[in-house]
Amino acid sequence: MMNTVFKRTTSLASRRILAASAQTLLHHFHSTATIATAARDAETFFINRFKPFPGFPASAAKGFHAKSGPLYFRASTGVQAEYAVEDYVDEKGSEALEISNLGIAPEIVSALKNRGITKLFPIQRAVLEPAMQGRDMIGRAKTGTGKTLAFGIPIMDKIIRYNAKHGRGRNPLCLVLAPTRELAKQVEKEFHESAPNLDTICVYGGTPISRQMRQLDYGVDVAVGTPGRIIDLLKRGALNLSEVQFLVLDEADQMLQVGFAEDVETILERLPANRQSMMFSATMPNWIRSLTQKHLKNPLTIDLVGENDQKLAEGISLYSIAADMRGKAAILGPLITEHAKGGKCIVFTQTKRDADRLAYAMARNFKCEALHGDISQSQRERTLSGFRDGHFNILVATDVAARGLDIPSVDLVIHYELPNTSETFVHRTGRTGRAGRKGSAILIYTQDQNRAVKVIEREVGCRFSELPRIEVDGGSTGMFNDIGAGVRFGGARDRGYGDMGFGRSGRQAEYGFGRSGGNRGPGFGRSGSQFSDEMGGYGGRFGSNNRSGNFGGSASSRSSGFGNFGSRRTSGFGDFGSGNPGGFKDNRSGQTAGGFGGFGSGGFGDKHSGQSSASNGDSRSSRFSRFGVSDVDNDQSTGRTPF
Ligand SMILES: Nc1ncnc2c1ncn2[C@@H]1O[C@H](COP(=O)(O)OP(=O)(O)OP(=O)(O)O)[C@@H](O)[C@H]1O
Repeated sequence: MMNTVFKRTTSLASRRILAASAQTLLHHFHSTATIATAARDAETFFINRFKPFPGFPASAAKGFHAKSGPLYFRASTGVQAEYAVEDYVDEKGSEALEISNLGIAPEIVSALKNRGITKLFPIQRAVLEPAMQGRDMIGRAKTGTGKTLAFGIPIMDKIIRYNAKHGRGRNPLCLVLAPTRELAKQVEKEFHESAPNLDTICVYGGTPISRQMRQLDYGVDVAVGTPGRIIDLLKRGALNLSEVQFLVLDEADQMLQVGFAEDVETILERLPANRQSMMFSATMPNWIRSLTQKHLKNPLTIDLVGENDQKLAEGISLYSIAADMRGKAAILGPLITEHAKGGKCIVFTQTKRDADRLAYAMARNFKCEALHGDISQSQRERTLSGFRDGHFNILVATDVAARGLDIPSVDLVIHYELPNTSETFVHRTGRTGRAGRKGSAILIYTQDQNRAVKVIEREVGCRFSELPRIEVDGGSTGMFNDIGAGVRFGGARDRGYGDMGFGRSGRQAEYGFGRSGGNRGPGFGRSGSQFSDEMGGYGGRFGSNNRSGNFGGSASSRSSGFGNFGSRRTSGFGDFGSGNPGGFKDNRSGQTAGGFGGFGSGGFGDKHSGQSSASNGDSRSSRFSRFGVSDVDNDQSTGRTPF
């Protein structure tokens, strides 16, 4: 595998030394092929920066290459790579990054300029040339550093040139796959706004397929979508992928995870073998490397993150705070008031229920909405645009919002529950501090999650500043007194629902939530189906205890009792502490649903069976448990979503 890794140097002096040596080597190699071997060891390569890539007009290429030159990168066999935007700009001056100097199609240059984008970000600059050369690649750069345009600009440029030469066709030339509807929409918007003359379409579930079919019929250049709807359209013969020249897997590590991978492969089988494929993410766990071999030809790896360095975007301040299970909800208010300072805040929960409950409760004191996969698509869209536009400033979301979403001015991210994996931590946290902005993230953890916090620190290369504990006992700390900390569920605190509050991350067994079937009587146990999808793999090391083993069990036992209470905001928390043991109804289904037994019982759900399967059992899951359910958007299936 061709493997190019860029390294940030630690000081100006060392950068210069490295630049000089890189230049010498590049000089040595520049008359050879596009990529030249630069070391004895098999996997050390340099990009030859002096060879114009096909498709660029000679004059543009000249301008481009005259100004590019070595980029103060050092290639190496395997290591760290990152540089800050400022380093790059300082070293090179801004000229080499001026989009108008790079020979990019004028309509893209002017559209970007209208959006205030005149200079490339480092990942964009690093990707541009090899992408224009037609290289397959794996790109890793930190969250919010512009990966979308990194693959977008060369693809749009090439399509514009292709259309100019061959005329417009009907079938898409580019396919971008994304894991969530929101992200797919965002990517398509980025394409559309950067090349308004190209025909783009975004296909995803929860919206009428007929409209998408009609639009496809008119002809599109770029199709962006989630796997489920794409497969649906393929099956209906409405989408023809035989002319695709460019494939992108955005959030590639998620797209290649268990569950998603099957759908992705189904789609890839329909693409021409002769295509350019690119995979991007802020996280690329090791398991992905072998997997990419299957889908990429001689790929170039452009890694601006590196293994040993901090994997979060610069500008994000990290905090942690210890809390009791039952006090967690109560400290949210003070944390938000103190750290979001009236700006936007995203609170991440593990389950849709928690998202609903917290949003419901917080709405008493804050402008707040929930976002998760059980909310109708139209409401999801309204919620997100309301948040973007500042109609409310607190979004309580499951991990459906963890990846990719680019919402300006999110000042604070709160991990109300520990994420499943360090990768998820990186993505959630990356909703703030985007495009060079500052932001804060706070991780709330319970005593028994101490170790997990350390694991995150180690794996993400970060360090939390511990915030002083906020005492909630006695109901003095705020708006959640009546839930969480202050709640007494029928007085049954020593067992059953008592200590629950909102907390659901820890130790269900201790709290007496039945998890293995409907045999605990009303109001308890219902493991398996309903939550296997939404929880999908909450078996990770970051979950507290006893999570990594066999979850699930009887998939269908829905005992009566606490149903999906609160899962839509109509449910009302008032009832929550009433001691009424029976039958909080699921307002959506009209059934008395599962109860707390499902909490945390997700396991590694199998999307086909709809059950929590016994174990992950897939090497791709690496050391972490992962979301085991793929069809975030598989409209052909049950419409279940993991988040
Ligand atoms: N060259 C640029 N100059 C200014 N702003 C830019 C530039 N490139 C991208 N941006 C903006 O930066 C923001 C982040 O970009 P983008 O969403 O592509 O990041 P990302 O790396 O894909 O993040 P994530 O890993 O979270 O998906 C967007 O608002 C985008 O419009």
